[in-house]
Amino acid sequence: MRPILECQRLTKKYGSFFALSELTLSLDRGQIVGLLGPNGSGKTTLIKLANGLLNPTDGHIMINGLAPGTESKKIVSYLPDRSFFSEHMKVKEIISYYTDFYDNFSTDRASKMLDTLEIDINSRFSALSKGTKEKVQLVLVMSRDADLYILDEPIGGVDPAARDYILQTILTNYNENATVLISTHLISDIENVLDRVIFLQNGQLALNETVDDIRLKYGKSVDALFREVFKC
Ligand SMILES: Nc1ncnc2c1ncn2[C@@H]1O[C@H](COP(=O)(O)OP(=O)(O)OP(=O)(O)O)[C@@H](O)[C@H]1O
Repeated sequence: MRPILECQRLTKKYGSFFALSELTLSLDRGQIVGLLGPNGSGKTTLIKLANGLLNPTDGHIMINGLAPGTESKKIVSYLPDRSFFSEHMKVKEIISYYTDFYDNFSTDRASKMLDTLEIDINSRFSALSKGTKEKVQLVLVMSRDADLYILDEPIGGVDPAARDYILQTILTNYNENATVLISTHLISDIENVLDRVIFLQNGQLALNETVDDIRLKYGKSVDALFREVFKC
């Protein structure tokens, strides 16, 4: 089976600055991958390239063998790093919008998760707290039956008690052939659900290993290894 995401010498420049530099990477199906790196290392740039929001300066990025575009958007469910709903909409209106827009959206799954999180679907999005807005967005993104979920900082504003539920939600709501790519700084919260981690540093690949191999090879948690590699 071809990789769900592939980058070949992927380069993105902003002016003369290299945000990504000749990144070569391939993600197989059926795993949860942590995209980790210090501030400014290129994580969001990579995610935006994967979603066709930016174009490469050089090199290639492919989703299921195709350049990001209309076809890839059908199989990629993307949680951006900032809120993307119109603030005046009610949660239930956003759900119907998703139901109409995406063939692979499960209204039932979204409603059940929102119910468990005790989020009132009659609330206006603007009236929700930052953390609750994040929960709503994540629920909607995870309620699509996608091949690739790309989550940019999904739990930053969510309280620690809800994080575990959110992580369980991620784990239990994707099918085993799908891949989840999660960018986060909350490594210790998330590392137990990760199969693999990618470290980016100055727009380049610093590490690409399974979590099991990291623990075996370095005798450390991912969080401890990250702190060692990126010590200021
Ligand atoms: N539109 C832009 N114009 C110029 N430089 C940019 C632009 N967007 C990002 N950059 C720069 O590219 C580099 C990579 O940014 P990016 O947002 O991809 O990093 P990141 O790893 O997601 O960071 P963080 O962890 O802080 O979210 C940074 O140095 C950033 O300042």
